Amino acid sequence: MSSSHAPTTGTRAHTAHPNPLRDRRDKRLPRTAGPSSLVIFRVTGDLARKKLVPAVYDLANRGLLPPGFSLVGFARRDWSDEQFRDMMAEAVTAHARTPFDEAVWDRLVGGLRFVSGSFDNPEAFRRLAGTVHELDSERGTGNNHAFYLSVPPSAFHSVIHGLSAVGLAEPGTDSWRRVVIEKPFGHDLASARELNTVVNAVFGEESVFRIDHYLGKETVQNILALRFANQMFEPVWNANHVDHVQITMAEDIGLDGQAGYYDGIGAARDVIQNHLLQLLALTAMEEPLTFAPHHLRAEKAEVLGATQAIGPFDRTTARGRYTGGWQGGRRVVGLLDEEGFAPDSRTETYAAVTLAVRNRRWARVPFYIRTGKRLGRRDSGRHDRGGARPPVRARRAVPPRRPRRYAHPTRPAVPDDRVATPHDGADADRGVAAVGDRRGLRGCAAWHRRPH
Ligand SMILES: NC(=O)C1=CN([C@@H]2O[C@H](COP(=O)(O)OP(=O)(O)OC[C@H]3O[C@@H](n4cnc5c(N)ncnc54)[C@H](OP(=O)(O)O)[C@@H]3O)[C@@H](O)[C@H]2O)C=CC1
Ligand SMILES: O=C1O[C@H](COP(=O)(O)O)[C@@H](O)[C@H](O)[C@H]1O
Repeated sequence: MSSSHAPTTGTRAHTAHPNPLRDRRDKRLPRTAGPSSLVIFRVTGDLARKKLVPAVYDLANRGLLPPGFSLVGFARRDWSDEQFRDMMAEAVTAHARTPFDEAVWDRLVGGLRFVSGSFDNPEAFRRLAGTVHELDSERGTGNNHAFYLSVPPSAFHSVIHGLSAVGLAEPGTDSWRRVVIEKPFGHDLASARELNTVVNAVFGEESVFRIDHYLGKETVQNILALRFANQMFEPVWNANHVDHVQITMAEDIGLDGQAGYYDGIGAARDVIQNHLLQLLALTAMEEPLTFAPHHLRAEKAEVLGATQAIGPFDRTTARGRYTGGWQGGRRVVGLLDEEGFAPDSRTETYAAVTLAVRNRRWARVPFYIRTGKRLGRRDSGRHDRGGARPPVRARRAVPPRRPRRYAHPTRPAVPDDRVATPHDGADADRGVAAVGDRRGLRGCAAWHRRPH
């Protein structure tokens, strides 16, 4: 073959004929993560057991993790790797979304490690560093490690400091270190800024992932599609046609072992200031220039900047907590009797606020935001109610006789779980829209998305 017919290689070929399969923006093909490990702090907690560990298994089951992937659990109890494996097995059996596969499980088990210690113990972090380096040589994790801080904000500082002190925050030249931080990110603006300073002193901003798992839910992502890829709603998505908006996150579960984190935090800080305000932002914001993160963020910041709490607060807000009783044929205890809860705790498990978005689109439209645990049923949704001004209901924007409308998840995390979520007029009249966690959408949160 003469040189003029030789296949083009290297940079020139790359720029002249870019390979579409290598385009990071193309989400159609599953992309397996590169060699890496994940370290979960407070791995014995509610979040890790119910969501993180099962999500790791689901990713492995879908072939999205590299062969040598390793998972390190860090917590105070004095467990062996085997005890950690048993806890993993229990969590996976109870909460994974994909069927159990012996071969996948065996592969995963080979990379499970447990490190025991408290967050303020330098020796525990030295052992963690030792374990992580061993994984690099035994499992080929390539010096790429992600640290998941499934811990309350009061513990961020100790964990970040512990990682930095043993050199775990420093990547090599061709490797990375990442940190995933759970909410609530502080308890007010000043403490959030302080946390940012603490985190960014150790990890560069591009290595920090502040997670809000509601944003990963298909139904939440579909709000964008519903609003901006759809000519049907835009003309009526404003104060002329919408009387009020209700955003409700109702849970039927109680604290369920979450007391250690929840006491002193409460419903408003647990979910209103993050999940539900994100839903408000997606519902009320203007169309972003593109769906690039910085454009989305700019529009969200704009609308949240125009959002204010409406008083008088004794009439527009509510707080409460559940007491003992019966639920679904089962006797359940009240909050103050939950294990680990201080008997004189003033923490709320129900919170409701009324907000206003001070711009022309939403002038005089109240946004009612509420959440609670141990409520009658589990439901999450947004209900935009058309009404008085002028007397045309938003739902009349579609043909009369209340046809059923369906929002199809754009790309369910698990294809078999493709379901339609009916936006049923009857449901809406009861004040809770059916856009929430129907079977198959539950748990399709950020944790189940493929790693990059
Ligand atoms: N639970 C959920 O559904 C969700 C939780 N989150 C976030 O995840 C984070 C963790 O929440 P969650 O898992 O619910 O918390 P939990 O209250 O369930 O954590 C309990 C675990 O923390 C450890 N622990 C308890 N007290 C202390 C202490 N003083 N110091 C160190 N460790 C302690 C114990 O483990 P051991 O004794 O073994 O060390 C225990 O198993 C929070 O930031 C929360 O906002 C986010 C989304 C959903
Ligand atoms: O962030 C949180 O969310 C869970 C509910 O999440 P979901 O995906 O199951 O709807 C809530 O129970 C927990 O208190 C809170 O921290």
